[in-house]
Amino acid sequence: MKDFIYNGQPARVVFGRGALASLEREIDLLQASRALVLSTPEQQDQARRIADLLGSRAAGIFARAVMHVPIETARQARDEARRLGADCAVAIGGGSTIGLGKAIALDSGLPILAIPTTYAGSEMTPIFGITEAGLKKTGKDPRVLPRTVIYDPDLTLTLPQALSITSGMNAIAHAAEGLYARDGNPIMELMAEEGIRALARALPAIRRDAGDLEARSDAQYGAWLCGTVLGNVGMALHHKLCHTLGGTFNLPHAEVHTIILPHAIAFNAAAAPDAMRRIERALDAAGRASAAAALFDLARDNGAPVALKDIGGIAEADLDRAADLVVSAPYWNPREIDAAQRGDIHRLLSNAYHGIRPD
Ligand SMILES: NC(=O)C1=CN([C@@H]2O[C@H](COP(=O)(O)OP(=O)(O)OC[C@H]3O[C@@H](n4cnc5c(N)ncnc54)[C@H](O)[C@@H]3O)[C@@H](O)[C@H]2O)C=CC1
Ligand SMILES: O=C(O)/C=C\C(=O)CC(=O)O
Repeated sequence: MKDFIYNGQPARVVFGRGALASLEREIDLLQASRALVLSTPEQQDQARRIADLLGSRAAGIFARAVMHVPIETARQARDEARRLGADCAVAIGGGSTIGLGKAIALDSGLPILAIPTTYAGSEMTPIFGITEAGLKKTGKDPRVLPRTVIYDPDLTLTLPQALSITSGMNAIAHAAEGLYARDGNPIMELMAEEGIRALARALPAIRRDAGDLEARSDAQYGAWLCGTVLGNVGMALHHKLCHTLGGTFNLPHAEVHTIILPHAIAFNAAAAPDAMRRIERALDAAGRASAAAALFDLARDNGAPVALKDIGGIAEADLDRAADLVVSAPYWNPREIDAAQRGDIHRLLSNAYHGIRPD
């Protein structure tokens, strides 16, 4: 057993079908009485339902969250929170809405109660991202970690099937990289392996029937575990590639994670054999397929995109720039990344562009 530091991060989790019914009690436990409810425009009906449940404890609704938290939206939401005298933010939605809550908390220290409806995992992390002048900056601050998280699988039934699969792969990516993190520890490894296992079980069932509540519940459980891993240990090449492609070419977050993951894992396989064994075990692929190939199959067999060329927004010629950006400011990675690796990174991107299954 290697030496490690485990730094538990406080968050109260209420999990299960019908968990939303505990909302009032949870707001009381936060000693809040004027909640600002946040959502995207697409989820404003759900935001209204939350405000109705809160009754006099709802100060207002701000239903303008968008992907990657543009600074202008963050400023409007912060102004609205001040104007209404809000004493907490209730974020119902995916990473975009929870990210907006984090932008408010960063400025004001308001506690966040998160009600996640995708599998991206932001609700379990102290990581925030804000986009200014086309550049997304991320950072860590304990003030933005949601204080309470309500996971109610009923609320994920409306998550479109395609996004359910890619969002699940986004969650798996956090766990896969957590398994070879430089600052990893045995507790996170347990969570990562179990998170991958739960999602690998859930995604084919959701693909068969988007209304399968048992599978929706499994997927949220997996997302919780994988999000916890993201919030506790450092991410590596895969997340660097996705942040570069998402930030520079504005590609859709969950799809990019889905397409890149098998290739990043193949790139790191020889440098992280224990992580590969755990991923293969969690995917029930041991002795049958490599971790990278099994991740590719999980995405492809459940109808997710596996080629960058199929999602648009990036041309093959753009891969040169992406490879330059990745090697010029790499994240720590189990296989060292420097200028000498540029050719291999370009090859990785080219394989992802064409959707070639890694062996
Ligand atoms: N700070 C962190 O720790 C993390 C941040 N993120 C950030 O979150 C963003 C992506 O978040 P995602 O959750 O992938 O997508 P999202 O929050 O952008 O949601 C995508 C779309 O799906 C809709 N949607 C979500 N749940 C739904 C439901 N149950 N029913 C119907 N529609 C629903 C949303 O309203 C939106 O239109 C990116 O900006 C990413 O960088 C993602 C993971 C972790
Ligand atoms: O970019 C952010 O907002 C912060 C982290 C993530 O998006 C994690 C991820 O790539 O899924």
